[in-house]
Amino acid sequence: MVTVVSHPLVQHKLSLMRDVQTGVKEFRELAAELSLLLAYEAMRDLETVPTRLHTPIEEGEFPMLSGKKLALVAILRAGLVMTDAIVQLVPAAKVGHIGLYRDPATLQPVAYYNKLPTDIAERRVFLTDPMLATGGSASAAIGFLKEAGAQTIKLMCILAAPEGIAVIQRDHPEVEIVVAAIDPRLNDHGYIVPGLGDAGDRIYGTK
Ligand SMILES: O=P(O)(O)OC[C@H]1O[C@H](OP(=O)(O)OP(=O)(O)O)[C@H](O)[C@@H]1O
Ligand SMILES: O=c1cc[nH]c(=O)[nH]1
Ligand SMILES: [Mg+2]
Repeated sequence: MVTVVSHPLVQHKLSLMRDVQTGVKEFRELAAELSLLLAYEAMRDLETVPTRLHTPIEEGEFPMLSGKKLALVAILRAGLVMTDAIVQLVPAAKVGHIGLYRDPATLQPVAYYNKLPTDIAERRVFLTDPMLATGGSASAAIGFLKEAGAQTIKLMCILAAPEGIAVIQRDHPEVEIVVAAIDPRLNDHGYIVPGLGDAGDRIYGTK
């Protein structure tokens, strides 16, 4: 399943991120703000349980989060800005990191780091990467999560290409994707068109 978050606030912030005039500081802030809005949608189906408590006025039963605990997992580098933002909403979540970069010649993901919560099998996992292009990186990361025992995984992205979505649906059909927009295509270098450029470089100012 793919959920495109078509809310005007999300679309406005995404357009600002696309703008080549947007500098590193603003780009990073926008990525963090958008991540919170995506998380609001991605976490819509979290379970709650009626919980008895006293307001200053009266006692009653009120919904509180229950069910499986959460894990946020970032695909390095760019996914880090998303988990750093989202953990503010769900401070009890554990955070994992999967280091991957895409070889510029082959477009294949190269893994260099993997540190996941040991109890990931008992947690709902939200995997973050701003860009889903060929889908190679996200598919490999989901493979690592499954090897570690993860059962319930949602993939949160800012921008996707149809090619990347098709790869996730082929390799991991049970994984839900939550994304702000799906652009029409990839160019010959595997960049999303019109896209927003290289997310990692724009977040960290490395180009
Ligand atoms: O869907 P794919 O074709 O695999 O491409 C997407 C990947 O490319 C980017 O990372 P990059 O390799 O630039 O590494 P970085 O985050 O360290 O900059 C992006 O953040 C994704 O991880
Ligand atoms: O358009 C793209 C494709 C892959 N990675 C990015 O950061 N941007
Ligand atoms: Mg990457």
